[in-house]
Amino acid sequence: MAATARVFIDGEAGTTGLGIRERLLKQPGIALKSLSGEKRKDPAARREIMGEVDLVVLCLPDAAAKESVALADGLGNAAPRILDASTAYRVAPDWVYGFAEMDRGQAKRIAEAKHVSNPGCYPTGGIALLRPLVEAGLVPADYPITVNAVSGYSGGGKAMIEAHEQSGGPSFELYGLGFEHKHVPELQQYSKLSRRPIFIPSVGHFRQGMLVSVPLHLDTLPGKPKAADLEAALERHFEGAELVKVVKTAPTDRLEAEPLNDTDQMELRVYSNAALNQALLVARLDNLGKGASGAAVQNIRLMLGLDKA
Ligand SMILES: NC(=O)C1=CN([C@@H]2O[C@H](COP(=O)(O)OP(=O)(O)OC[C@H]3O[C@@H](n4cnc5c(N)ncnc54)[C@H](OP(=O)(O)O)[C@@H]3O)[C@@H](O)[C@H]2O)C=CC1
Ligand SMILES: CC(=O)N[C@@H](CCC(=O)OP(=O)(O)O)C(=O)O
Repeated sequence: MAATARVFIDGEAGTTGLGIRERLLKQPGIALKSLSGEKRKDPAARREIMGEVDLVVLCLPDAAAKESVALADGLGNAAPRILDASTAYRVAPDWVYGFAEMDRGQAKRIAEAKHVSNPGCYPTGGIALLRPLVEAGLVPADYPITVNAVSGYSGGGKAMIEAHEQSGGPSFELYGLGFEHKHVPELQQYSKLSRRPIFIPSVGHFRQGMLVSVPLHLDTLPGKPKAADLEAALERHFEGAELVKVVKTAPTDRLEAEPLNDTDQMELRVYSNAALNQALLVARLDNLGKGASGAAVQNIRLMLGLDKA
């Protein structure tokens, strides 16, 4: 890789693109290339700039992201590497899933990949909570999992931000009530669940911040594990991870969605009542941080060799 790596963000004017741009401007070793306002949606101009960079970051709706991948890959030997923030390639077999802490080898796979997909915000929380427990045999792959989540309205991009900031937006609403939210495939696949989880997201009238929670009846799990066993498995899995921490809980806690805003951190918690055999796993993150732009910058640094895999 050249001393200064050249990066083009396709979709730089959007919510995720702007977040990535702001973070990359502070990073030595990266030179950002941009298209001016009237050219930013012009396929010929995008193709030309893609041929001049080492890495293209796609922050576009799915259909436009697919179009950009075709433009970039069409450059043959001059084709840049791609990090895609959309949902288009998250379970595609020839793409690497950009959740570096997902397992021990993932950062290296990201560092070496030609095509990396940045995870969805909700699956980042859900996979972090579930995959270590499934791998440890504490939660069976076919267990009937339910994931509930609440996000700030910036998760819905420019349109939802405008709706909330100009018209007041609803104070709180459930959605995904057809059980087919676009995040379910990646949530299921990378959590290693053989049974499709129920996933019900919601959005509140606050800009950013997210809670993802998974309720569990401990006495229905094999070996009837204690909450401490679940917590220990999460601690083992994320030992040494700078951006993912397991946090101790107290039954009197109240858990807000916003305290990690403007950070790239994610916190995992296990709440429980031993007498009732009930537990709740919760991930807290900034949907625009570890849930989007923060994870993207982590992947960009790995792909460009600026961080050790
Ligand atoms: N918001 C979030 O929390 C997260 C979003 N994502 C994903 O990132 C992607 C972008 O989302 P987000 O930033 O929220 O969306 P936004 O709507 O905020 O931004 C999308 C940007 O893409 C531009 N755009 C649309 N079509 C084209 C095109 N054909 N060519 C060039 N540019 C185009 C838009 O232009 P214009 O400004 O003219 O509308 C806009 O600037 C989506 O795939 C989303 O799923 C991923 C993780 C989290
Ligand atoms: C509140 C809200 O609308 N959130 C978005 C998800 C945002 C996100 O991070 O997902 P992607 O990375 O897949 O865009 C949604 O549910 O579609």
